[in-house]
Amino acid sequence: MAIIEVKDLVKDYGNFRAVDGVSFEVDEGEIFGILGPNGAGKTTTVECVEGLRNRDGGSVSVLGLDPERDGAELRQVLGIQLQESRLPDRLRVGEALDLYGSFYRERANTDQLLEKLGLDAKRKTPFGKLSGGQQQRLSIALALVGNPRVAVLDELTTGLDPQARRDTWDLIEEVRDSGVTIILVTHFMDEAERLCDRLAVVDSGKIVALDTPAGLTARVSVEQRVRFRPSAAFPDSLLLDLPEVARVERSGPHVVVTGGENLLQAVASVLARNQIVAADLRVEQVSLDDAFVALTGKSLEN
Ligand SMILES: Nc1ncnc2c1ncn2[C@@H]1O[C@H](COP(=O)(O)OP(=O)(O)OP(=O)(O)O)[C@@H](O)[C@H]1O
Repeated sequence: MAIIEVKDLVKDYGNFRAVDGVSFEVDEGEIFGILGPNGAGKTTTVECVEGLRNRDGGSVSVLGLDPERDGAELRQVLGIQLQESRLPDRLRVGEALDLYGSFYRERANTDQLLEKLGLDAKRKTPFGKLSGGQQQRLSIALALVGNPRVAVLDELTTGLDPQARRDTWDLIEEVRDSGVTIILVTHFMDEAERLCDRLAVVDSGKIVALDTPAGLTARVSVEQRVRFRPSAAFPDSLLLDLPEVARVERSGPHVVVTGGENLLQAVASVLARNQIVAADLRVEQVSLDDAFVALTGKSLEN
């Protein structure tokens, strides 16, 4: 059942339209991702959902509440992790949690929360003395301190090292499993692929695709790629003559062959017939990254 409904959302900054007719629904218990390059309108969209910005058009409903009309009620059930949230440098971790907790009728168990986020030894540490990663984890704790039914996490793992990112992903899955519905704003493909049940790909204020990560990947042509290191030289035409092969590229000692269905069998048999051994043979899958480029014409890495 959808507990968040966004319909034809429009937001202008002066005469610049940052969000241009965005519609989506989020089901209860889902991790819903909003993925897109910088400036796509992701943060503006979720700020309208949170009631932090007034929209210029369309409608938004979160648990039956309108963020503009029912802001006070909504804040009781919504947890928000702000992008680059700053706290006063001298505010201690424990004090920050108590302060934010005081805004809510219901509160999470702060000891458990700090332990899960690896901050239990930092309870007395002032915000200004925390590392970037610890500050980031505190911002997640603050989003969860009110036992929210819906949490909006913006750039969840920016600035975290690889291990801390994986720990954070595990934590978010636990939070989802405890019944919290999550909107995750990200420009990290691996994060979206790992965590999100469904994803809206946003570009220039519009949703260009909305699907599961696997569904998005499957939309991109059924292209396959085979990469290997040949034991002997051979001309490209040997492979290009095969109907299954579309392209042959050389990358150092490696040959990368792109083509359609049954590519691997076709390449392997022609190489075998010519007594060429294919070392380090790998079949590369189309990734969410490829799907994103196909959908938006842009790479998220830029
Ligand atoms: N307060 C503002 N006044 C004017 N323009 C703004 C304002 N906030 C955002 N914008 C512009 O609106 C567009 C969308 O910004 P938004 O922050 O929603 O994008 P985003 O997808 O979240 O990007 P990022 O990943 O960089 O945060 C951008 O072009 C941005 O420059």
